[in-house]
Amino acid sequence: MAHNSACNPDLVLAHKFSEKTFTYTERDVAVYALGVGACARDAVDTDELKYVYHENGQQFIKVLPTFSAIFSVGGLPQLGAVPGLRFDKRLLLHGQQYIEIYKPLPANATIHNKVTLAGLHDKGKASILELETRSYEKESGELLSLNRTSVFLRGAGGFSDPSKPFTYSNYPVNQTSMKIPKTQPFAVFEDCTQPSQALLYRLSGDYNPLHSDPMVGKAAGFSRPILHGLCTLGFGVRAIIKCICRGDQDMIKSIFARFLLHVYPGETLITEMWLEDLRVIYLVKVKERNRAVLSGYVQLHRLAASL
Ligand SMILES: CCCCCCC[C@@H](O)CC(=O)SCCNC(=O)CCNC(=O)[C@H](O)C(C)(C)COP(=O)(O)OP(=O)(O)OC[C@H]1O[C@@H](n2cnc3c(N)ncnc32)[C@H](O)[C@@H]1OP(=O)(O)O
Repeated sequence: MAHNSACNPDLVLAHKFSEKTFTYTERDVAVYALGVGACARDAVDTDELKYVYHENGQQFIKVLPTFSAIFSVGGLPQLGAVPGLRFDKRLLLHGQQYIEIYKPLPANATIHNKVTLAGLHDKGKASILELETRSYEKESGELLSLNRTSVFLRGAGGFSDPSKPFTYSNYPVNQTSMKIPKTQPFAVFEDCTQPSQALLYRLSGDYNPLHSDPMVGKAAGFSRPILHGLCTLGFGVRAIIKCICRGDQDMIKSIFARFLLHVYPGETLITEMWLEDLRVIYLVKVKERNRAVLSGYVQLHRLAASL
C-alpha cells in the first residue's frame, strides 16, 4: 500500500536546528504574567503583585516558572523549514509540554537556545513531532531550563506501514505518564480567562494566527480563535502556586502538561489538584462546557510548611 509522503522520517531525524540567542527584560516577564492572568481579579493580590511590580521595594520582579516555556516557542517558525516534513501549519496543535527548571529564572537575561529532535510518531491521521529546547544563560553559560514540546500535526500522518507505525523517542516514558486520581481533589481553584486573553498572551512571543485571526481559527476547525495551550498551562500552574505552594513559585521543579481539548478565550477554568508526596497531579476543566482541557503534574522541591 502506498503511504502518505507527508513525512520522510530519515530526513526529519537528521535535521540540525540552528542555535538562537535572544534577550528578555522585566517588561517581558510582567507582560507574560499578565498574559496568564496574574492579578487579573485582584490588582493587589498578595501572591501575585511581585510578578508584575517591585513589591515592597524588591530589587527585581519575580518570574513565574512557566515563563521558561516561552523559550521554546521560537522554534515554531523553524518547523516549516524541516526537510522531509510537510504539514498544513493551520492544522498544528500543541499536544504536550514537559518543562524542567534548574534554577529560578532571572528577571532579565540573554538566553542561548539549543534545539534537538526528541521524538517523531506516525499516528495515521496525524504525526507528532517532539522538540527539546535547552536554554542557557549566555553570560554564565548555566543551563536554566529544558522544554520538550510535542506538536500534533493533523493531516500529516500515515507515512509509515500502518501495521507497525513509525515511532521514535529518546526520553524516559515515565516523564509523560500519570493518572488522575478517583478521589476528591485536595484543592480546587476557579479563574476566568478574558475574551482578549489570547491577544494579550501572544505578546509573549507566540504569534500563531490560530489565536488571533478568525479566518485561521475557522480553517483550523474552530468557531473562533482559540487560547494558546501554554496560556492555559500558565493559569493552571498559577493555581497550583497559589493553593499548594502558598505563593512560592520557586518550589516548582518540573511540569508536565497534555492538552486534551481547545479553550476559547473568555471561558472559565477550574483547576483540580491532588497531592501525592511531592507531586501535584492536576486537571483543568472548562466550566461552561464541563470538559477537561488539560491534565498533567507538577513536581515540587518541597512542601509548604503551612500545608
Ligand atoms: C517548537 C515550538 C512549538 C510551539 C507550539 C505552540 C503552538 C501553539 O501556537 C498552538 C497551540 O497552542 S494549540 C492550543 C493548545 N492545544 C490544543 O488545544 C489541543 C487540544 N487537544 C486536542 O484537541 C486533541 O487532544 C488532539 C486533536 C491533539 C488529539 O485528539 P484526537 O485526534 O481525538 O486523538 P486521539 O484519537 O485521541 O489519539 C490519537 C493518537 O494521538 C495521541 N494523542 C492524543 N492527544 C494527544 C496530545 N494532546 N499530545 C500527544 N499525543 C496525543 C494518542 O495517544 C493517540 O496515540 P495512540 O493511538 O498511540 O495512543
